Amino acid sequence: MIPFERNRQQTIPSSSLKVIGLGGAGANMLDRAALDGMEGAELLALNTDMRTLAQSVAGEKLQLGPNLTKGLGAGGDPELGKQAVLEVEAQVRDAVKGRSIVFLCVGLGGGTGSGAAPIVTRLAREEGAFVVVFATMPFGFEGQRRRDQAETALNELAVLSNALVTFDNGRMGELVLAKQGIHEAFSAADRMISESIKAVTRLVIKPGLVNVGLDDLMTALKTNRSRCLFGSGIAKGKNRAQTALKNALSSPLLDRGSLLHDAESVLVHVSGGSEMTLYEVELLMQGLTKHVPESAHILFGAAIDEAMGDSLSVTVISALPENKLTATMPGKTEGAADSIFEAVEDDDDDEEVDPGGTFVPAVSFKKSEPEPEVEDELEEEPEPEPVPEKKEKSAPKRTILPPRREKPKSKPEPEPEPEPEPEPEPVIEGFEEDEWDEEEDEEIPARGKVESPFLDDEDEEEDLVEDEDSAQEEVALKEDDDLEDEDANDDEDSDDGEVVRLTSGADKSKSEPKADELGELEDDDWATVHKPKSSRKDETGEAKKRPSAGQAELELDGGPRGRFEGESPNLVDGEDLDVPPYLRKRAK
Ligand SMILES: Nc1nc2c(ncn2[C@@H]2O[C@H](COP(=O)(O)OP(=O)(O)OP(=O)(O)O)[C@@H](O)[C@H]2O)c(=O)[nH]1
Repeated sequence: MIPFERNRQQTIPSSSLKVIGLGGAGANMLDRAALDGMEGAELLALNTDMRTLAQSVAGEKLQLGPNLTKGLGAGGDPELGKQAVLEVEAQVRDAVKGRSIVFLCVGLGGGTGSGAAPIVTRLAREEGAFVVVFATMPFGFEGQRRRDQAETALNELAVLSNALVTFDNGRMGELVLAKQGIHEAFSAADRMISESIKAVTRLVIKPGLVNVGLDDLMTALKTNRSRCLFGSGIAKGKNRAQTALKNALSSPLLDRGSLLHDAESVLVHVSGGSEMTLYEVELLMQGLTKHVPESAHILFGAAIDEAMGDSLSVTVISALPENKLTATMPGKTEGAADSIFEAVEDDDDDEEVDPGGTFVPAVSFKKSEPEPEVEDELEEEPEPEPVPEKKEKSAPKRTILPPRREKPKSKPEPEPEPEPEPEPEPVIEGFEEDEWDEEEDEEIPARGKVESPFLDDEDEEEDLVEDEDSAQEEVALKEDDDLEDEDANDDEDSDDGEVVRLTSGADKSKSEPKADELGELEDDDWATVHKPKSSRKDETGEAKKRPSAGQAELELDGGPRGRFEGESPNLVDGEDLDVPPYLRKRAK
């Protein structure tokens, strides 16, 4: 049995906790914590940038440097950030007055956060609060200037704060979201920070069987210029205690437990429903002690939380001086998290609820050293990532298919054309026959070039053009049919079956009569034939006789207007078009 110190300290009422988001990054972290259900704590956003401030979900907002920056940010200048907070020093003091604990979330490297964080920390401390700072360090690509500004602020915070929890954005992006964008990296960082804030809040606020006090927290986190080691895991099932610890140690911030080998003090908090047993806690602690030196000071807390149901969570917090972080021995890490369960048979009933605490330490691993197995652990996480596959799968749905070439059944075929070669249906990989109908609903350009992956060769494209032409021809035929219907009533000659179809114009090679077929028809004759339907009627509304193939044998005997003699003249620009052109020309 491992002897644990029983700490009789009272926990802090939630009303005395204030979480502050400072600057742009701080506001995002705060929003994340609020959206994740940060219970019981007051949320305060501090920023020079009014636009960002207005968007924050925090219940309380305070503009820094209203006269100095006039609602704009500090432009990356920490001195401006510092002066901006001093301008509203009294309000900041008021906001933190009477709070036992203040969590300050800030992204270091910019102007507002780097300049104002040390001042806010000092003011909160002077007002009697215990201040835990959650700070991010900038990405490498943000440049040396930002890195230097962040380092300067970090050094000040290490002295001024009660506890400092540092996250390295660069490391986080590298390990967690190497393939994703900066926004995703930031939001992942915010999620992690939000998780750690919640875990620490759980530690110090929830009343427990064995309480953890602020001084425990400070002991666990405070060393001169140190980085936080943090891991949190939750599990359900038969071996939930071991699984929860395994999840917590899988946190990159703990480097699979290896970073605990040099820890001087470690804070462990276990939380579960009323079913949590002492045996489970003991097993868990036995596992943990394999990773900490015998001389380490273990601070233990446990709480029954009915809201946990049948889940059990464990939070491990420690701190390591920076000089020890770089000297980490990866050899020690291999299988470290797994080894603690050697004696415990894994059970399929175990359900990993939420690995939690996937925090990335500000640890500079030596390049020559193999990466610790953090990535393996991450691979085990049930993050469904194969997004591209999904896209590929759905791609055929977006394919525009050529329209079906069905001719309207009700329309008679205009002219018997030679039977076209039966065209094979396009074969589409991964596309079922019955999907055609669905696809037909998609918008398909009726005219113009059809960009279809299935029209690779010229023949097929020609086919399509032909289809278009035949569609146009059909329209023309319909017009002619209509005209014929009209003509049928008042023109006995209309059924002579010799009407030359000239209105299509779409496929002249097929439907235009050749010159020798038309005999002496000249331009003006074409004009007559092409006249719109409406103009084919004279003023009395009588339909004009339509030219027929017989025009090639037009009888001119009996008068200058031939067979049109005695009919109403068909006048265009003063010329009677029913008079043969050569006669009209002669008359001129
Ligand atoms: N985790 C996290 N880090 C961020 C985010 N946005 C920015 N950062 C980091 O935080 C640093 C400071 O950025 P901001 O907080 O926007 O800057 P600021 O403190 O408001 O300062 P000014 O913009 O100069 O007024 C950046 O250099 C980034 O490394 C974010 O949304 N999440």
